[in-house]
Amino acid sequence: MSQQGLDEVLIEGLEIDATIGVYDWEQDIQQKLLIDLVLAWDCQRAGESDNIDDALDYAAVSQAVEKWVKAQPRALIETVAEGIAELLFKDFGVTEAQVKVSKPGAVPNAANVAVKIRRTRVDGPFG
Ligand SMILES: Nc1nc2c(c(=O)[nH]1)N=C([C@H](O)[C@@H](O)CO)CN2
Repeated sequence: MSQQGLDEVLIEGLEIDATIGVYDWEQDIQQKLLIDLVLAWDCQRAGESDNIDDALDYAAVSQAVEKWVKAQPRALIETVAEGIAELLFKDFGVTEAQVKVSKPGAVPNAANVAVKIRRTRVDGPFG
């Protein structure tokens, strides 16, 4: 995914129960979301130093994503995907992210439904 040919950190199948949906009844229940992330990150420094401070800490990212998703009810899984990308750019210094949000229980006859977005951080005038 990385356009600069850098490495990637992956988080796959992060399961989060959330208030999510466009219908009123969906705002009264919790539904399962599955989050898959592909995050551009140069892993070489961490691979050489063996120091977590040089790594993109997938545990910290997972925790932050779960906290953000659970923080408030939302209608669309698109909103969840965009918000996660923003969080990764703002709080973790990620510059490119692929975010897939699945809602596996949403359509009875479908194994899964999902959106997948790819975003690149656009820095402001002061970086
Ligand atoms: N593109 C989307 N389509 C739909 C969404 C969504 O979040 N994105 N959500 C719904 C309902 O909430 C559905 O999951 C209830 O079964 C319908 N379509």
